[in-house]
Amino acid sequence: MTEKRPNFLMIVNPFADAGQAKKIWQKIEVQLKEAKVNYRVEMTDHPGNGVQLAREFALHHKLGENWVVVAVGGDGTLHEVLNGLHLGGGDQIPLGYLPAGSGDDFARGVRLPTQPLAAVQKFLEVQHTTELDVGVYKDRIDAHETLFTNNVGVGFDASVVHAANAGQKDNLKKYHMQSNAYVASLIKTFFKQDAFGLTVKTDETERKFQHAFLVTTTNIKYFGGGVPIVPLADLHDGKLDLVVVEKMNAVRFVKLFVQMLATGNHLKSPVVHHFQTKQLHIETDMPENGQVNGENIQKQKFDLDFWVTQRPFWI
Ligand SMILES: Nc1ncnc2c1ncn2[C@@H]1O[C@H](COP(=O)(O)OP(=O)(O)OP(=O)(O)O)[C@@H](O)[C@H]1O
Repeated sequence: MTEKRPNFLMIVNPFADAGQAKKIWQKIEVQLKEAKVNYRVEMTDHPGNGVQLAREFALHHKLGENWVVVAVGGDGTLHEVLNGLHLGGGDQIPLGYLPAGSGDDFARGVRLPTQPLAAVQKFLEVQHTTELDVGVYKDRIDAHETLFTNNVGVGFDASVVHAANAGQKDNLKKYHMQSNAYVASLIKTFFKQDAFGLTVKTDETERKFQHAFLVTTTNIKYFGGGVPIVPLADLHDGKLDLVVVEKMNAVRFVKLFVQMLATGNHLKSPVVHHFQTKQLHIETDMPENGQVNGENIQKQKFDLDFWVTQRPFWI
């Protein structure tokens, strides 16, 4: 990227963090103006609008025009903007991110401050693009291709996301990890989520699981708003990490969860299977809930191919 500071298109989701993002954006704007940043703003006005706005922009801006598209919101907003750029042929347009959501796993994963104003300070110091890994999955059933910065979950974590997003719709408030509502939802979902059959094919191996429970393919260390599922996940290694957790009793599950939060040693447990691979295929034997970057994927029988690509980021 040139040494001249680029122009920025800010795609802001005012609804992120249960509506707090609107106020956060007003504060961010003060800092951008003080720093004399050239930017233009588009506010999303409905779910999915981030895809449309980014796609539209990419269709009309070719490489070399010195623009960066910045997602302002949570992991869901980042996901929409990433895929909108992709759909508009803008995979080489640098993607920036200002965290203003509730979970902010990507920000944690790339060590951006999750405190929005500190994140703007860091943003203003960026001078060049950085290539980072981005995951891609393609559905063998409908041939649809989706990019992801964070993770794709099938089974338990996806069911937790579905419950949290339903809660957000009802109360305009997403569960936070520390909240009683989150813990209550986790317990309820644990008992509702049955084991399922799963086939996994990586670069090196093929495995069948009769009692899969949580199946997460991740590009970064965190999922679920700061839970370190793969402590050593690396955004530069050209690989994805897959974690398969088998169904276990509730006491053992709580112990495993605590272990995951406290030590990261959960990957050594005999009921946890960790794969690192450039390419991956997963197939479930029955319909399951899915999630990508904390957004619902409709319950379905999954038959997915995964691989990794790289794209420029402005972070
Ligand atoms: N104007 C809008 N009104 C309602 N929903 C919107 C609007 N714009 C975007 N959305 C939706 O808001 C949802 C949540 O956004 P996002 O994930 O960015 O925030 P979050 O859930 O608070 O953060 P995180 O995913 O980091 O926990 C997304 O599904 C997005 O489609």
